[in-house]
Amino acid sequence: MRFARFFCSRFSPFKMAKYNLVFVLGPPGSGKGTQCSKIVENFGYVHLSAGDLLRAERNNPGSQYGEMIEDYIKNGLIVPVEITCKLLERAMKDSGKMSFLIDGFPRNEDNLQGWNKQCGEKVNLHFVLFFDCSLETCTERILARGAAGSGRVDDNKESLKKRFDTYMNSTMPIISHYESLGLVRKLDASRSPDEIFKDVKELFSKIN
Ligand SMILES: Nc1ncnc2c1ncn2[C@@H]1O[C@H](COP(=O)(O)OP(=O)(O)O)[C@@H](O)[C@H]1O
Ligand SMILES: Nc1ccn([C@H]2C[C@H](O)[C@@H](COP(=O)(O)OP(=O)(O)O)O2)c(=O)n1
Ligand SMILES: [Mg+2]
Repeated sequence: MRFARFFCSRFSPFKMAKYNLVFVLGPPGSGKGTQCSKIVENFGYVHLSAGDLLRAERNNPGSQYGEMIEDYIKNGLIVPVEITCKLLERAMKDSGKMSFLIDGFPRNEDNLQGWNKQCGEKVNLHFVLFFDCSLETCTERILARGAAGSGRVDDNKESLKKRFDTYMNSTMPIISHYESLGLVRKLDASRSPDEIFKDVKELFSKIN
């Protein structure tokens, strides 16, 4: 019986299993990556950071998008969704898994529309985890990360100002959109990683 249910949910042409998803948003430096690592350790999700996937694509010598991605990232701008969505979809497929944390996406209206069009039907979005943190605190964290040798072309004052502008003007409206759908779980991300994770844990324990 269990096998039959598994077989039908996986392979039946009539009922395709959907990916389980949590979007993770918050300003640069709010701790998205840090908390995602803890969620992976404790709850077995696959962590897909849109920024990490774009940086890997930029470093791929065979990519036709390398220079373009570098330009967008340095200027704190959001890469067109066709590229990001393709990278996310490929990573989801290649993982062979069904539950994902999608970190740093969707970050603007183009991301949201493109995702809904291309992947909306294939996923079950549990909620949007929103790490709320003042830009002052985020600035301190990002500049410390740059000084400690992150090697990122955008962990500097000039790029960071542009990233914050993009966050305020383009990402906040996406968070408001999900808020109006009752899907946002907002946490105070100015606390220590362990304190934040206590709340994160509670949210993930309630899934399923
Ligand atoms: N709660 C926290 N308190 C202090 N520093 C943090 C916290 N969470 C993350 N950091 C540090 O701040 C920097 C940015 O964290 P990161 O997880 O990469 O954030 P994001 O992915 O949102 O940019 C990293 O150097 C990280 O070690
Ligand atoms: N959906 C996304 C996510 C990131 N990017 C680009 C533009 C962002 O400024 C950079 C870095 O994103 P990343 O999520 O790694 O940065 P933070 O974790 O917020 O510090 O990547 C994008 O174009 N589209
Ligand atoms: Mg990150």
